[in-house]
This record gives sequence, structure tokens and C-alpha cells, in this order.
Amino acid sequence: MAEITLDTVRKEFRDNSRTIVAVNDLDLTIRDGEFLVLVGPSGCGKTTTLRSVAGLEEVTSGTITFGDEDVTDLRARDRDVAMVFQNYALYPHMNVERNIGFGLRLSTDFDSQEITRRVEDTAEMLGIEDLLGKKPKALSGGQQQRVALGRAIVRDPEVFLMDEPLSNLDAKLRAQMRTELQELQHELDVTTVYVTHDQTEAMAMGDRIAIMNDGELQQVGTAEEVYRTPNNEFVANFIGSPSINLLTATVENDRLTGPGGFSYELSDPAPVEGYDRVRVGIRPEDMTLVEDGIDASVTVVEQMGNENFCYMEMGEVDLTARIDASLRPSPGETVEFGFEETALYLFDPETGESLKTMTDETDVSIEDYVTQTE
Ligand SMILES: Nc1ncnc2c1ncn2[C@@H]1O[C@H](COP(=O)(O)OP(=O)(O)OP(=O)(O)O)[C@@H](O)[C@H]1O
Repeated sequence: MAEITLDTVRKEFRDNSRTIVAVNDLDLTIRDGEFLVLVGPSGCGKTTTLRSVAGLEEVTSGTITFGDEDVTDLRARDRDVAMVFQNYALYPHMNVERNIGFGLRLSTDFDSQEITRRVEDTAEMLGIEDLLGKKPKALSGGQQQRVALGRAIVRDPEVFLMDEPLSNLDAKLRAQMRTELQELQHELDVTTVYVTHDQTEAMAMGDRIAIMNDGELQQVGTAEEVYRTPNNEFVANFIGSPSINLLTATVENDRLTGPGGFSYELSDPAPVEGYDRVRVGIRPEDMTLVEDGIDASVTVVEQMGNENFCYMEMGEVDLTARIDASLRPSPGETVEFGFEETALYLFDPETGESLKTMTDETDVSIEDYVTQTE
């Protein structure tokens, strides 16, 4: 087991005469035994960060340590890590047993009895002991993914690194494998870094989530922390599905005034003191339709089964509210919406920094959130 520390890790690529900063002085600690999910939009530097931890990229500057050991200059094969990629990279001509044992056979550390024992134990752990004689092409996507995992587990590494390992699976299997992988990781207690661009997957799986944008770490925290107390507008907007509603409002005394008649009097104006403009965020799940709220015009209502998504316009701002399944306003109808002030997010209009610490007083738990949005 190992705690992984990235200290001011920077990775630049040269592309013709241009310098691309893929990872910009990243500080991050992954705790011993933790399942940390690295998430962010395409090109934000997730894979480069993971490959740097693996030793597959040489960092431009900064240090990476596993426990007390500085591994920055160690080659990949001298770091005790196992990687699982989205393309399973199984050897097509080898059966499952040989695929799982391949890495062990290359090493001089294991005799054939030990290899057989380890492969059988791993296959049993993954529920694929009946498939040991089969070739990859005879396996389903989920089974192939288990074999790829088996190849990583069998080595009993200090660190697991996974890059979108479930992205080739269909939605149902992906959801099932998420749970299995999480259970397995907790059972094995191996420090794990898991990369995905899917925030729902990140929320569902990570002990903690590290959100990156443009090579920079935006926030690290539990699902609940990044959802309820985002550091900035980027995190608030990236986490949540459908996305948070955002608008710019002017501030006059205690009153926020925005597009299309948005008007709201803050009972606690302290966060916006000194601002004449702020960015306001309201999560779709924090909005309710009420009788004496703020006007918006309904455009579409999407029925989701256990609830409805109500899409609306308020001046030039598009809004989404998650409303009760029994409520079905008609397109074109003017409705009124409300929210609790504690559920309001406020951001600096220039820097995007959060202006308030959210309190967790709304009734949507993270568990509800994850199941509802799948
Ligand atoms: N070998 C390379 N040479 C030049 N530029 C690179 C190289 N590898 C990555 N980059 C650039 O570095 C930045 C970060 O890329 P990276 O693959 O780490 O992002 P990512 O968040 O993993 O994206 P995705 O989710 O699309 O895989 C991008 O701008 C990418 O184009």
C-alpha cells in the first residue's frame, strides 16, 4: 500500500513551435488505499497525469512519491503499478489463463505453481474461473474487462491506475461493473487512481474526486463536497446533471436582479457585499414550482419516470428544473419557481470563485442524485 504524492508536477509537450502545458504545477495527495477519481473535460490533462504517475511520461518538473520513495525518475517497470486501459489490450491468441498470467511469466520471481495459484485466485475473485480456457474473442465485453482487471490484480501491485476502463461497455454493464470494481478495490485496499470524463461515474465511484480543467486542479473532495461546496463556477457547472442553472445578476443592497424579471431578495447579503454584479447558480433539483415565485416560460417537459425535467426560458437564460412526476406544465405556459436561499450558489463574476460556503440543508442526498441521473 502507498500514499501517492504529486508535488508541483508539470508536464509540457512541444507541438511544432508551441508549448502545451498539459499538467500545470499539480499538487495532489492520494491517500493510502484510497479510490481517487480524476475527472474533467477532454484535454484537461487527466491521462497525462495518470501516465506521469505510471512512469509512462517523464515530467517536466515536480516530484512524485509513493510512500517515502521518490519515484520521479524511475521507469514504469520499476514502479509497482498496474494499469487498466479502456481498450483492454488482451492478447487474442492467448486464452484467459495465459492472458492473466502473462506478466507473471515474464518475471523470474514466480515459479509455475505460484503463477497457477495466483491466476486461479484472481479468476475466482472476478467470477471468471469458468472462462480460463477461452480466447478473448469468445468473451463478452464485460468478461474481457474482467480479464483485463485480472491481469492487473494478479500482480498484487502497490498502485492501480485506470484510464476510462469501463467506457467500452454498454450503460447497464457499466453501472454493474462500477459497483463490482468499487467493491473489489475496497477488498484489495490498493491505492487507486481512476480517470474518467464522466462526472456521474466519478460521483458514484470515488472515495474522493479530483476535478481538473486546463491542466489545473480545481478541487479535491468527496462527492458531497464538490457538489454542495464547489470552489468555483467551473466545478459547480461540471458536477451535476442536468447542469446547474447559471445567470448574471446585478446587486443592489440585498436584491439580486437578473434577466427576464429575475429578482430575489437575499436574507443574508454578506457573500455579495462589495459586488455590483455576481454569478448566480441554482441546481435543477433545488427548484420547485410555486405560486408566488419568479416567472419563467416553459419550453419542454421531459418525463423521466420518477420525475420530470422542466425546461424553461427566463429572458435570454435557459433554465432546467427537476420537478415532481405529477407536475406537467404545458409548453408556452408561464410558471413560477422558487428555491431556498441556502441552495443558492454565488460566484465572483470575474474569477468564478465561490462567494459562499454552502450548507447542506437541501433534501437531495448524493445517493439520490447518483441514482436519479443514471
Ligand atoms: N504526446 C503528446 N504530444 C503533444 N500534446 C499532447 C500529448 N499528449 C497529450 N497532449 C496534449 O496535452 C493536453 C492534455 O491531454 P490529456 O490526454 O492528458 O487530456 P485528457 O484530460 O486525458 O483528455 P481525454 O479525456 O480527451 O483523454 C491536451 O491538450 C493534449 O492535446
